[in-house]
Amino acid sequence: MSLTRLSVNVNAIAQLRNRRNLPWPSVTGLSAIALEAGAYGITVHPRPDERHIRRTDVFELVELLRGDWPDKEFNIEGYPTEEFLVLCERARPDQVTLVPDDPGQSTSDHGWDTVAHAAMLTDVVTRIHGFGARVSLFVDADPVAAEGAAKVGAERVEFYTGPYGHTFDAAVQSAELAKLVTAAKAATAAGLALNAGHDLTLTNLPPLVAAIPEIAEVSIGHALTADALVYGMAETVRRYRAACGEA
Ligand SMILES: CC(=O)[C@@H](O)[C@H](O)COP(=O)(O)O
Ligand SMILES: NCC(=O)COP(=O)(O)O
Repeated sequence: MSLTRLSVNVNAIAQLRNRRNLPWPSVTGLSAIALEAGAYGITVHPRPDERHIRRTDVFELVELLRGDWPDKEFNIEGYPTEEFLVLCERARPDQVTLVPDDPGQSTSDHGWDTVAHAAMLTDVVTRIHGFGARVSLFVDADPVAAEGAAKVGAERVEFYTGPYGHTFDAAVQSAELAKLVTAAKAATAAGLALNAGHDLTLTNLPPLVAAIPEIAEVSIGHALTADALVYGMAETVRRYRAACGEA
């Protein structure tokens, strides 16, 4: 049985809901189905413009998780503005994943320069630890960035798997996987636990987990939501858990 746990990112469900001033599809309703099907946790990325996850979603998910699923994890991702940190302080997630996104970015597409931002990240990590959450830093497949994450006090890195996940060129995908393996070794040597995410799918997830079995958590949203439109959320979560190698 694999160590790798699945955290379902529900951004895309919120984005579909926001098309109309109506409460469906329900972020908490589909999160509950995912948790019932064995997802280890729920991930959200409340962006400043609330294009998908709203602050209200965050607190409704806190109520669901802490009320009905106390053994499951809540992971909140975002750029550490004061507003974001206050939100996390109030929501008290199990994990905060810091992502170096500008407000206007269409999606996350790079990791932290943990050397250049060491002073700021050290302060933010300390503040997040102050309210009891674990910190994961979103980084590229770069040993230096991973080692820098350990130096600022993070417990984990989340490797940005976009370059691996969104290519359709087998040679490029193989080269990107090799970069992830190298960076994972450096991160593990630095004492970090490993997360991974972005553009992971039922197809590219098994080779990633096979190459880096020590990955503790994958957070998956876009492709998982697309698959849920075909197979339903419960069956989709079961398929992604199997792709993670979970029994
Ligand atoms: C950090 C990351 O890669 C994703 O978790 C992020 O949540 C994607 O954001 P969007 O769902 O807004 O594209
Ligand atoms: N951190 C990655 C995540 O939460 C979801 O990314 P994606 O599967 O929507 O690309």
